[in-house]
Amino acid sequence: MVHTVELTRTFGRQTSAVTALDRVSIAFEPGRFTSIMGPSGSGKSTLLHCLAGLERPSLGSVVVAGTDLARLSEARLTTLRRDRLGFVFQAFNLIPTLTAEENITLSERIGGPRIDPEWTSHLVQVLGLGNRLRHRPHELSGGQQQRVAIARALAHRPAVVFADEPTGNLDSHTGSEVLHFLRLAVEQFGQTIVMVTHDPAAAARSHRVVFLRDGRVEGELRNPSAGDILGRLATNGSPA
Ligand SMILES: Nc1ncnc2c1ncn2[C@@H]1O[C@H](COP(=O)(O)OP(=O)(O)OP(=O)(O)O)[C@@H](O)[C@H]1O
Repeated sequence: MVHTVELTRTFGRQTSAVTALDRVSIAFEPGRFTSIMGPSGSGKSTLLHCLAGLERPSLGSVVVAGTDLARLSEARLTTLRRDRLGFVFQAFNLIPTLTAEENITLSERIGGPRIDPEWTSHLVQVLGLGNRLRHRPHELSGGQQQRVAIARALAHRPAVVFADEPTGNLDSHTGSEVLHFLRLAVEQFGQTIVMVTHDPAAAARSHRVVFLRDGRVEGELRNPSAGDILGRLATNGSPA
């Protein structure tokens, strides 16, 4: 579904060059929830941005749903992001002038494929947003806004959802609820999710945790507890 081959991303030139990702080859399994962790500056955001076609590799490749992103023009990349990918951000990133319902169907509104109304009704019901659909983002709590963002990310049945610190702006109870829904999307709808997080409790909700250090994959844990993750971070470097 999503994999990289010798993915390398450098910033700057010559003496001031920084290698944010250093020959990373990794596959993200379909229908699985994977977290990416690692110290500050280890390359997590750069990896997520390369996987999502927001950043171009310097060397190597990123393949999403059978397409090598490096071969796509900017216009085709934008279309692929709209039609095949879903995003959940720390800052929710809802459009403030649109209602929750309009935000959920955003990809269709900006020219993407038709969204199945039965599917969105189901999502709205599962996410408990039924009586919030006519509200604008500023009329919603943080948790409600993130649930709208999750519905928006799932509405067009993307090949993969990328989540960037999705609980970073939420208290632990609300954050836990949001993680519950992400996990549910994987368990019930077979969604593939890749999430960057600093939070061991959040990463423990995923099937697999991949650890980065200095732009390289340093190891991984399968179905770890938060304690396993903390232990790993304590041995190999503090969480950022
Ligand atoms: N646009 C850029 N220009 C120059 N250097 C950059 C740029 N983006 C990232 N870097 C550098 O690449 C390295 C990896 O950064 P990245 O943001 O991917 O790390 P991260 O693990 O996400 O860090 P954090 O947890 O602090 O968000 C860092 O050394 C960073 O300074």
